[in-house]
Amino acid sequence: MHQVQLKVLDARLADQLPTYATPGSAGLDLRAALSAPLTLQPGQTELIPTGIAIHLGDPGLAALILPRSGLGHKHGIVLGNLVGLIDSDYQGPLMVSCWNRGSQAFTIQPLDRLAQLIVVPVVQVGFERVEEFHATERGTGGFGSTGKS
Ligand SMILES: O=c1ccn([C@H]2C[C@H](O)[C@@H](COP(=O)(O)OP(=O)(O)OP(=O)(O)O)O2)c(=O)[nH]1
Ligand SMILES: [Mg+2]
Repeated sequence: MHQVQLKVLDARLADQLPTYATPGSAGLDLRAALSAPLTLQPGQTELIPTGIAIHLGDPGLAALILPRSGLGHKHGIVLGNLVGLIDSDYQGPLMVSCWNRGSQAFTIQPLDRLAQLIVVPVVQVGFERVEEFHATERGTGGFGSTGKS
């Protein structure tokens, strides 16, 4: 298992660090480091601190912040940026942009689990500029081009 440096920015998180809920989990739940309940009205978006910072420290890694499926599906609580991308050199507080895309107000309680973090491999690329690509079966077809007769 990779080891990733983590700073506790809010002491309440010290004994609630992100963990994998089951041996096969991909996601680590992130909590809302709020000092008081926060009600998001329909359509409202707020930036919520998680009380922690991580430093991946390896350009071959990134972290993604994703919605929790229960909150997103049942309550419309998703991410204002749809997906959060955490760069490997980022050392600041992990923040969650929380968007109530639903039609009911929703209250987030302090330390609620409100999103999840996954760490993924990344390949950084350089660009070799060319005038023509080698031909492929797909070529420039996209956006539903396959399966048409
Ligand atoms: O949901 C998020 C998304 C980003 N970040 C942090 C980590 C990331 O490395 C940094 C920058 O994010 P991004 O590159 O997506 O934002 P930007 O608008 O391009 O800002 P920048 O100019 O700082 O790169 O902000 C978060 O804490 N939460
Ligand atoms: Mg950026």
